[in-house]
Amino acid sequence: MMTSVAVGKTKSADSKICVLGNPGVGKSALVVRFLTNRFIWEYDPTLERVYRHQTLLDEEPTLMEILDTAGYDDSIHQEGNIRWAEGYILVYAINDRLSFEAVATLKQHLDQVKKTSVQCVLVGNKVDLLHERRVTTDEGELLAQEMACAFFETSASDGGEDIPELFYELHRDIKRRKMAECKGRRRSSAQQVKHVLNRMLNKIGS
Ligand SMILES: Nc1nc2c(ncn2[C@@H]2O[C@H](COP(=O)(O)OP(=O)(O)OP(=O)(O)O)[C@@H](O)[C@H]2O)c(=O)[nH]1
Repeated sequence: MMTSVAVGKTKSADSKICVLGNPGVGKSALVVRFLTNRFIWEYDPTLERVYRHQTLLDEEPTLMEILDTAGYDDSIHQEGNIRWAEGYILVYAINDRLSFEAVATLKQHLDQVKKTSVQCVLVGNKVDLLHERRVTTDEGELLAQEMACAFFETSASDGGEDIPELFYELHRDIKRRKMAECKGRRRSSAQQVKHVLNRMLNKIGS
């Protein structure tokens, strides 16, 4: 079963994903392609939406929330989006050098706001416009290595068969980190209990 709807809150999401990048790189087109498997030529690019996407992934019922950010620059508002999310899809267009150069700065900003090295996936969109290419595949791969994340080149307009995988890859990373953090918290609270018990036993013994 696979459904996607504009947000209406019930169960909390297993992952919260924010799609970021310069204006016009194809953020909305990627989200629309992922949710509907269609390329939509006409939609309001200024609209900002959270979508809830329910699917069976790795044999588990999965609920993802995806925030498609608008292209306007409103840093306070954008910071709220950054804090909300648990992982990021960082998009540039392969025919737009500036959008590629913006990604590294964006990643640094995300790390600063979240006070950790955030989980992300790097996406070079618009590979159908090969004749206009301004960023090589090697450059994309190198940046992804530096950011320690997965890298995809794709086209939201032209098939985009790998688009679901880039969302799912990030979802799996988010889930893995959450489980590791949860285990860490459990271990440290178990250690605290052990510590208190030891102190009590020592007091009783003395
Ligand atoms: N050729 C081509 N055009 C694309 C592709 N993806 C998006 N576009 C076009 O690029 C333009 C911008 O796409 P959007 O999806 O609105 O980009 P965005 O990043 O959401 O833009 P903002 O909301 O302004 O930040 C539109 O005209 C799309 O039709 C693609 O893969 N290939």
